[in-house]
Amino acid sequence: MASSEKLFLRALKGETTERPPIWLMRQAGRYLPEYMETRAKSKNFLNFCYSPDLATEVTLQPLRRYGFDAAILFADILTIPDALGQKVEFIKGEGPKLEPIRDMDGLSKLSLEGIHDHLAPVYETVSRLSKEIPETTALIGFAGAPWTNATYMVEGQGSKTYETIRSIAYTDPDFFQELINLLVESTSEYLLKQIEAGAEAVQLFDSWAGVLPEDQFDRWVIEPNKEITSRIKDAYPDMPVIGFPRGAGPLYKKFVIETGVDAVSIDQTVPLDWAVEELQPLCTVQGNLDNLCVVAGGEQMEEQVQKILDKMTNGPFIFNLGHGIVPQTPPENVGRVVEMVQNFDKTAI
Ligand SMILES: Cc1c2[nH]c(c1CCC(=O)O)Cc1[nH]c(c(CCC(=O)O)c1C)Cc1[nH]c(c(CCC(=O)O)c1C)Cc1[nH]c(c(C)c1CCC(=O)O)C2
Repeated sequence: MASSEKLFLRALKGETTERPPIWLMRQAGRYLPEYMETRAKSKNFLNFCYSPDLATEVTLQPLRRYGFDAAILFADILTIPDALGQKVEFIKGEGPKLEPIRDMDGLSKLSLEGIHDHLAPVYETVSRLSKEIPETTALIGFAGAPWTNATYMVEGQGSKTYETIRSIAYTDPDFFQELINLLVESTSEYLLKQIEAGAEAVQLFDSWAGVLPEDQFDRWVIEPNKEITSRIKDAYPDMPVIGFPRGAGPLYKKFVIETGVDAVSIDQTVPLDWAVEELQPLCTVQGNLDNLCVVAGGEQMEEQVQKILDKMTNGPFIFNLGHGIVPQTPPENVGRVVEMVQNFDKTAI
């Protein structure tokens, strides 16, 4: 079957499909016992990401269990700071810890040289997956968008308020622009290599886009996403790019218009009627079931899934969550969501 016939890719190209394709952010992960078993084989999370055998296996696990319409490469957004030479660690129960970079001196220690040697195991995983996934399943490559990666690089860890990075973006914009430029360069190259290895679409995760006022959003979210999208399109004009400026609110629309992405992933706070009117005429929409509703399950969850299906399927749409699956999610609830979406018949409404 030609890859252009895969349901997920048809939806990304702007087709209103007979039912929406479905995949879920963080579909591989700690809510699955088989993931925990494979994960136990490597102490260090980044080494786990750099082991093509293990990364391929955990990418395939949710496909075997649920038959998702797309697979997402198993890796992490922080492979980029790691490849650039920043010290990155994942501490159990605490999340990522990095040696913060807050000035030109810190930035001078990072380098693009050798990033592809460092990231070669990720490209190897993509290449194996492109041979191993089912014929009807599409393969998604991904990277963190520059602003979101910069939040970890500057703060040194996850944050609730992002006060350090937001201050530095005002007090030392020259340094901050240099850091973003380095991330635009490395992220574009990283995604181009994933595409060369067999990725059929790419998603840029800008998980912390929602903390910025409009002018800063333009400069640190829209501009970098736009530049990366255009570099991908220069090399591969038909390659679909999915943007995810999580929490962008009304700025989602400007993001879509200015970056030129083919699809936008919306978080759970975006009203469906607004997405239908303002976003779907511009591009494919992906989202936006509340991840915590899948933890709860039952009737409430089914009502939400049905509502999304009823409202969003008159235009190009990909079913997903508003943010990644959390570890406490019962796997059977995910199964129910997939079943409802895959059995949905638009003509039966
Ligand atoms: C911000 C961000 C990160 N990583 C990612 C983002 C953007 C999306 C989002 O906002 O959730 C993206 C990501 N991380 C992971 C994937 C793999 C593919 C998939 O979605 O299945 C993807 C696409 C695996 C992972 N990345 C991580 C895990 C858990 C690590 C483990 O197994 O111990 C997985 C499966 C670790 C990680 N990685 C990151 C954090 C903050 C953490 C710790 C918190 C946590 O543990 O959930 C950074």
